[in-house]
Amino acid sequence: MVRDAGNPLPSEPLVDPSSPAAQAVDGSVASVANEPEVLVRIRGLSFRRGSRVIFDDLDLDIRRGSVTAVMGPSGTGKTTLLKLITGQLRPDAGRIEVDGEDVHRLDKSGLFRLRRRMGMLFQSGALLTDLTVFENVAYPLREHTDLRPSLLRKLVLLKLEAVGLRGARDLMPNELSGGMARRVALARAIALDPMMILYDEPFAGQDPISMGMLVSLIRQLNDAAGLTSVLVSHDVRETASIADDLYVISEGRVIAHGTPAELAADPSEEVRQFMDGLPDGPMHFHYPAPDLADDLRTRGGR
Ligand SMILES: Nc1ncnc2c1ncn2[C@@H]1O[C@H](COP(=O)(O)OP(=O)(O)OP(=O)(O)O)[C@@H](O)[C@H]1O
Repeated sequence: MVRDAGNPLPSEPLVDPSSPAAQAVDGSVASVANEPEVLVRIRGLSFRRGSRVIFDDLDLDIRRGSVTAVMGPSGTGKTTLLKLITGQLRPDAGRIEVDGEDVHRLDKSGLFRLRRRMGMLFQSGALLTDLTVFENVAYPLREHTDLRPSLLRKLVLLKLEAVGLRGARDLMPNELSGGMARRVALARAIALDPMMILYDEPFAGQDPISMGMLVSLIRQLNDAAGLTSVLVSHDVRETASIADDLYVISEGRVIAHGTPAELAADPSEEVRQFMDGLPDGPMHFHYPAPDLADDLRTRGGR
């Protein structure tokens, strides 16, 4: 029987006490006390896909230790933003600094080292289907460290305990519910004790109970392990319930930024349309297209 995550946090520390994350929690290391408050600083970011402008001179800060949510209409570039932060995409202009490092000026090994410190839970982050839950979580540790087996086992069990699935270690991915699979992916994402974790639509396709569990898990992991979390989601209510800062982006720019309470009180039409999920308003439903009448008159082509 699989133990459920009523209170998914273990009493033992989630992180290696010598890791930066542990030091940040403890606060005992002088350099940690001097760390700037902003972990991710984005300035003047511009990015196009072909002729389509995705970002146009965008500025955005992610505070160290915060859960920061990036929201906005579908196709507005939220996943793209995560890929730019992790160096999977290169901006056309502007600068992205993560923990003081200019992501797009790093050489290959610098980028590799930085990426190891960023856990990612992308929508497509499927588990390896022919490996058990335990081996899925052990995978990054085996790939990136040469820990002795007894320590590796302890770390994997602590990560699984953190997501309430220590008892499910021997199950195969096809024996898990969707919510459990997502929690295993989360345990895998924190396996290397990242400083930051990026979530792309972590609640997509979840039933309300799994969703509630994931929502509180994201907040608890963030606080217990001294993480910084960046959360891209369409689920306004759930996201607002755990976020410290919310950014709403639309048509290449930040249209609103503040705490959930500030945005809940923001009277601007764009913010209200998004926060209240209204179908009509200043934000566009249509992907940019030529005039419909012109398009229908055109012969041939697509
Ligand atoms: N590989 C790609 N090649 C060309 N265009 C792309 C590619 N990936 C995304 N796009 C385009 O970039 C824009 C932003 O996509 P992105 O996936 O970042 O949006 P999003 O805000 O995350 O959307 P959603 O909320 O629906 O997941 C979209 O117009 C999309 O069509």
